[in-house]
Amino acid sequence: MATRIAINGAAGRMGQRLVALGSQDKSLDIVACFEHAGHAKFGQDAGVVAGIGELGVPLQEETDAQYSAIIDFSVPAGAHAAVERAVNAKAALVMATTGLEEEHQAKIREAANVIPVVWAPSMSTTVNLTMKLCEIAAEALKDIPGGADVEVLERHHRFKEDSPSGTALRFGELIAAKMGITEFVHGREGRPGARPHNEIAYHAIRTGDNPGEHTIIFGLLGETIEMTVRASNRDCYATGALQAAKFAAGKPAGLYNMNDVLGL
Ligand SMILES: NC(=O)c1ccc[n+]([C@@H]2O[C@H](COP(=O)([O-])OP(=O)(O)OC[C@H]3O[C@@H](n4cnc5c(N)ncnc54)[C@H](O)[C@@H]3O)[C@@H](O)[C@H]2O)c1
Ligand SMILES: O=C(O)C1=N[C@H](C(=O)O)CCC1
Repeated sequence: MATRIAINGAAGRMGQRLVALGSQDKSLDIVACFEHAGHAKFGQDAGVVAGIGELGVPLQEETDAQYSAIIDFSVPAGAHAAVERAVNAKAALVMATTGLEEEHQAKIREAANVIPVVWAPSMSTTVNLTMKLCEIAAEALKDIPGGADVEVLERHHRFKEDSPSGTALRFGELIAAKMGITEFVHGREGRPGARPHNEIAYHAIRTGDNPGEHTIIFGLLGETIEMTVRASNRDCYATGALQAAKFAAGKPAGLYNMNDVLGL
């Protein structure tokens, strides 16, 4: 039987790709498409808004439809609403929104006591694989003579509201945990002095319509290793999130990540 899903932020850049790809997947049934009532296309058919023709599901704030998973790609207030919707519906939650404040993050952790939650800053297979590769590099380089300097560069479209990306922050956290790094900086200016090793620096670039690109640099004295992972469109995130919804629907309550979904 098809997994019945709801999409939160359904008229957004990601929401539209979820509607388009989810509607093609025979193992899924999109039964609700939530949007902010102030959105210019609120009330219109979600399929028409996504450019795939009539889906029979309007952009709405409330539904009587039963669903077993809700996928959220929205904004912090929308993510908060998605947590409440998931808990009230006893449905699984796939949380993809980034740039959440600590209070929103605490709500997600609390929800995971009662429903299954997949929470990841990137639903992309190659990004999550690159995180694994960076952990291997960090472990191997943590005690290298002369030290290894870690910098995380990310590029995204001009419309992105949070910075640095949630993915960049996760790369930093994972590497820091392996290397015992405790300091984080965002760009540099003026005369900060020689670079300490106990630091990871983030650099956020915003241009055009870039759907997402991360480069992680491990700079040694005499040699450098860089890992780059790059999306050419948003479908890698949407397919990962749809896979996560299928994975999580009906699972025991708890906090899961994309490694669980992808078996990495
Ligand atoms: N985890 C991942 O793989 C991944 C990938 C891409 C984007 N993202 C994140 O997803 C989020 C959305 O990205 P986007 O590019 O689609 O943004 P977007 O601005 O195009 O879409 C967000 C949508 O949420 C809607 N919204 C606002 N308030 C809402 C509410 N209360 N309830 C329901 N919907 C509401 C907006 O009207 C908009 O349509 C961002 O935080 C982004 O960083 C995560
Ligand atoms: O387009 C965005 O916004 C993206 N946000 C995520 C992040 O902040 O890590 C993932 C990539 C796309």
